[in-house]
Amino acid sequence: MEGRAVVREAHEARVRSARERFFVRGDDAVDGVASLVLRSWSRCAEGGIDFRAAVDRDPAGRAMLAELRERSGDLLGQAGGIMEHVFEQIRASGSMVILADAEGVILHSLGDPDFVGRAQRVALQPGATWGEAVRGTNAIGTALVEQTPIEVCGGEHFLDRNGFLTCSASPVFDPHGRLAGVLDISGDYRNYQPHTLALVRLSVQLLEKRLFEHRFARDLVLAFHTRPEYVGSLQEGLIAVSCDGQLLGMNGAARECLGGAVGESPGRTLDNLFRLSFGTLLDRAGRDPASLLAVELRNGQQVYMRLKTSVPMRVEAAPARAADAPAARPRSAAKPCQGVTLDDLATGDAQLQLALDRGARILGKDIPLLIQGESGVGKELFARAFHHSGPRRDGPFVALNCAAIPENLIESELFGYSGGAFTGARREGAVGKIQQAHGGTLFLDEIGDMPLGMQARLLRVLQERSVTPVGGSAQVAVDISLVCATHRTLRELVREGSFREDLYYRVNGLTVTLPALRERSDIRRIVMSLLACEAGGEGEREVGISEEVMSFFERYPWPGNVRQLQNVIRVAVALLDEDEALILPRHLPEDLFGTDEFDGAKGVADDTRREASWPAAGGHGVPATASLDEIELQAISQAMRDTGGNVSAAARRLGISRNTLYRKLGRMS
Ligand SMILES: Nc1ncnc2c1ncn2[C@@H]1O[C@H](COP(=O)(O)OP(=O)(O)OP(=O)(O)O)[C@@H](O)[C@H]1O
Repeated sequence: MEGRAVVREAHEARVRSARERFFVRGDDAVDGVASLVLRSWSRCAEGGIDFRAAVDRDPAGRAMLAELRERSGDLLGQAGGIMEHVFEQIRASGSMVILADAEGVILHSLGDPDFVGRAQRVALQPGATWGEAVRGTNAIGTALVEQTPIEVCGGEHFLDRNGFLTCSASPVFDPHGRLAGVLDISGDYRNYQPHTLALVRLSVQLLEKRLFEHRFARDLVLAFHTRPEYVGSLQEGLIAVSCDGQLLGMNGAARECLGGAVGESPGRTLDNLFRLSFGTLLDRAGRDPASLLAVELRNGQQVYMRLKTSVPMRVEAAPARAADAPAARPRSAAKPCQGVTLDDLATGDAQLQLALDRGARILGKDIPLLIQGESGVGKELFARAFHHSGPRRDGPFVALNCAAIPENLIESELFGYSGGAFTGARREGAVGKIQQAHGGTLFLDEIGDMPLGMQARLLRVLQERSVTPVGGSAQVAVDISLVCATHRTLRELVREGSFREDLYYRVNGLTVTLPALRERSDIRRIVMSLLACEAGGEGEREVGISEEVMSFFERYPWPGNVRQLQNVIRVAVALLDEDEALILPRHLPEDLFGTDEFDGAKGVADDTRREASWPAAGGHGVPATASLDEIELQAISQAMRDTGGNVSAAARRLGISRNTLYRKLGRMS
């Protein structure tokens, strides 16, 4: 501790003497401060900044700040969690974590209350500009000018009044190599920590990686490094390419490794960078996605590479062959991943196709979409696909499940709140979901569960297209596309008085109803698509499914719909031994269908296709001569029809356990 004080004093003395020579004697070739700092002092002096200046420009007004935040929406969206994490590391050290935009305007900050008060006296707060031309040498502004990480301690700040600060900042570049902003940690100079700049640099690397992954979530991403152990680390180079090999973007590490000669100008392809064709790369990566490929750069240097993609690299049952590069190309339809589109969801069912076609017709039109369907049918996936298919695809998709959060939190979640709006509120306030969705899509799941009071406020937002955060007075304009979902019938809720009629007409510009899985005719294709996803995580193992299991899947009533089927497949894949590649009845979860029962059912598996709706077993009551089995069949069919295929409810009605009912259903099919 003492040693650190000695070092600080020596630094202070050096800087004091350098200031004296620079500011008082006008000597511009002083030693004692880093050349970056001296360069900045010279710029500031030439720009006419007075180092004794005491007056701060006013921070940007609220509306202005909201607009700037909106412009840096991606940056803020990705930085929020990282800043909170960094703040946790430095909590109680009398510091602040600050995010500023590319002009040096502070967009967001998190700080220790003790220090925040002092920082505000020098306008180190959201809305204030810390560009070098305004506030002289400081870490935020100078990091932006020099485009490099920098530490500015005590008297190295150009303005006398900022001499109590120590600040470490690093510029943040977007996935196209453009300056997006700057991350900074500022604190009291007396608490200077030599590791702070390293923490800032690491955080910025993580932030840039997140920005990159977010921007190219739907594309192919190549991760590489000259050293194999660095692939997968924060230092890895990342290149995004389209499905036909065009360069879309690269991160700083990739740029550095590839040298200045390469850019992602239109028409540039991977072949311009590496000594291997895009097709060969896909083929090799498709054959062995888990391992690293040794690839040569055009300059002959060797790098190690892995293809990272959210879309699977292989066709479900067909082995990828070396000579057949197109077979290894990613199939966008296979995985219900982030970038899924309406076209990807078309797997052949007529009722679903109707919903997809209707949804596609209103893309880009200002018409709210209401998605109806049982739980687990894929309403949220449909909403995401709708978002990714339309002109807002590059904007945010923000989801809120109205049934999953406590009623008293819905308001602040949706509308946000201003600083100190209520007990427990964060000092700096929070941006609500509606504002977060600006420029993109707001998905309100289980809208039928929204409390009436909230419905009135939501209606106002939809009518006025602006939102007022809780505790705030300023309105913030919002431009959102609204998609709502419900497993209940909203019209009935209106009739019961629990859903506002005016809001009902606002949210259901177009209603689409997604079919329950038991009603769908494309179960085979869904199974194969889910299998490709689930087995994809298991390395490059080719996993198939036995006909016995498949035909059972086709007849099973799936009360939990696609979600249940997905879980069953996930469990089955997990239960496969290492040398097994075929899902058999014994891999199915026991509660779904025990092996004995399955054997009982398979006699009818091949020739009896279960009808979409439950048969009325004759439809005229139980015949006088009915056997016990027929009576049972009649009772079960009736219960299943009455409960819309809900096994739990039907079991309750019949007075038997769910497992017993599943067993009996299996025998019946
Ligand atoms: N066509 C599909 N292909 C692959 N997976 C699907 C498909 N449809 C749905 N899923 C998967 O099934 C699960 C349930 O889907 P989702 O959450 O969209 O349903 P939901 O109707 O919104 O459910 P809830 O009403 O309970 O919120 C998700 O994991 C989703 O990825």
